[in-house]
Amino acid sequence: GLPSGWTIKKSRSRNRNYYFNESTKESVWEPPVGTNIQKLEAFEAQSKVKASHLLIKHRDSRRPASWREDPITRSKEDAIEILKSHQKRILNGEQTLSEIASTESDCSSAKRKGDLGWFERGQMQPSFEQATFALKVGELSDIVETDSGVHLIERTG
Ligand SMILES: N=C(N)NCCC[C@H](NC(=O)[C@@H]1CCC/C1=C\[C@H](COP(=O)(O)O)NC(=O)[C@@H](N)Cc1ccccc1)C(N)=O
Repeated sequence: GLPSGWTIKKSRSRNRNYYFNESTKESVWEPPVGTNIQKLEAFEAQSKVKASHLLIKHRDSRRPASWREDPITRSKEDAIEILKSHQKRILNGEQTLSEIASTESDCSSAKRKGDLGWFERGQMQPSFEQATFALKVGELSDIVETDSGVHLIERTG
């Protein structure tokens, strides 16, 4: 929704977007004159997601240790079986992902009930990113494998 020649850039320092004009090399905090605000807001809304996850690591994980166990020696097959048992309880409404993640997740986000906060494309491992961006808000993923281990992901925003 930006006028031609303008692009959106991510300011690391202020953790917000700014607008950059490729030809004049000018950068501004507010959308330039002529911006279609509705389109810009729609674009920005689909650029980031909020999610919680439950991570079960195994001996082949890139870092086979966590706040709850060090070292982690279970096999990948066992990690998948453990995650399947959690998945069943979440799907039949017995427990929520957050409740289980708090005590069972091998990620430091366990301390935040599995909450990872908001993130954009390019931050998480590809399979994790792909799975999360494919979910609707409130949906639970199937089992997702990354170099960290095996995950269940719930998109929350
Ligand atoms: N918010 C961010 N940008 N933080 C950096 C994410 C780095 C990213 N991480 C992953 O893709 C996986 C999926 C989700 C968690 C995760 C891995 C690991 C656990 O696995 P391990 O690295 O021991 O192999 N947990 C983390 O990173 C935690 N900081 C996530 C977190 C914890 C508390 C609050 C916010 C985020 C990657 N590119 O490796």
